Amino acid sequence: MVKAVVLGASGGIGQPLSLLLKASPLVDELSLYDVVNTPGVTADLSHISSIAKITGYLPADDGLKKALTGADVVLIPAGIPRKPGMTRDDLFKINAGIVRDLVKGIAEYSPKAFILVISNPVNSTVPIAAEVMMQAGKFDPKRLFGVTTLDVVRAETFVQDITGENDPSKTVIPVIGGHSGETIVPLFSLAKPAVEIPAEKLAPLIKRVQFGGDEVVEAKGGAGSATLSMAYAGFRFAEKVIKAANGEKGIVEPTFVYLPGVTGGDAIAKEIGIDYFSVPVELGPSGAEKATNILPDVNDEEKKLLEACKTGLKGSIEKGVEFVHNPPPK
Ligand SMILES: NC(=O)C1=CN([C@@H]2O[C@H](COP(=O)(O)OP(=O)(O)OC[C@H]3O[C@@H](n4cnc5c(N)ncnc54)[C@H](O)[C@@H]3O)[C@@H](O)[C@H]2O)C=CC1
Ligand SMILES: O=C([O-])CC(=O)C(=O)O
Repeated sequence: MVKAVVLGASGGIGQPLSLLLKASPLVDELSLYDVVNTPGVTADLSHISSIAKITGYLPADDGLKKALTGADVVLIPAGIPRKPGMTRDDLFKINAGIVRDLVKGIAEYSPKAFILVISNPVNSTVPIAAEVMMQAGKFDPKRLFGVTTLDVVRAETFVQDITGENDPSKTVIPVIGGHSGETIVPLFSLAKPAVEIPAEKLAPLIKRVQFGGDEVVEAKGGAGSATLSMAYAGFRFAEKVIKAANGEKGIVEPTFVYLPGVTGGDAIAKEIGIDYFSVPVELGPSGAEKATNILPDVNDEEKKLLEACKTGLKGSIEKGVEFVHNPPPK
């Protein structure tokens, strides 16, 4: 029996993500939570003739507690999205507190659940979630994931323009680092099967993956950021977490984790001098079972990308940790 919960379920990501979860045969129970509109979204999805039993809650009457109790997987797309001209870090002021408070609820009502953080800035919200769980004495690093799957999905899609591959999802491209601009490091040299990318096309391709989010923000012209592709990516990652928890072997996916707490991750953290980083992680019944160190395999150009990534990432992580320990006055 798998219970999935979406916090922020009425939003641009929350609704299509909830739809995909409702339709999935892997989900037996689905609980939706948001500060607005959950009754309507829940009523609508409840007419779908899939197996998942659905419930929806608002904050009143212990809604968060009711949504989270018994949860196996909690996805968090709650928070405001970007508008043109904003960086993901501009969302910190509002989203940091939203994620902190929701994770406090998880620590209390479903501390053993897998936590999948989508809310931006992921580079800070994941450290916030970790610190909240640590303060509650409930932190299990294997169960906390920053969802960076959209970067992987974009890399697969954009490289297809060059390779012409029929099914883009057949090419596995590791994307490591963080989830914003230059902290996103796609490793096309390690694609499997190998891809031939003409030299003049490589830099624009890397840039497009790094700034794919901006492409959507600009196109939506003030109406938000990626929602449908993010719902696809979030569902794809959640499905892998659930399948691995059910015992399926050999599932590896990049995700932003607290490296010192994952087998094999400590050595990577020491090598890069950063504790939170997205690397390909083998998933299993206990969550993030093993971090893969692909750093020795990256080429010289990719090493330069990694240096830029580290510089940007460090500050965002520290900002998240600091927010939990010294919250700004209200
Ligand atoms: N990790 C990733 O790759 C991506 C992350 N995102 C991020 O996901 C977040 C959500 O984006 P959208 O769905 O487009 O935004 P949205 O504004 O359409 O939806 C957000 C939802 O969160 C709800 N919410 C706000 N405060 C809440 C609280 N305290 N508890 C529960 N729900 C709450 C709102 O009522 C709203 O329904 C943004 O921070 C965005 O930047 C977006 C795309 C990709
Ligand atoms: O760009 C944004 O703000 C939303 C996001 O994280 C993405 O699309 O990758």
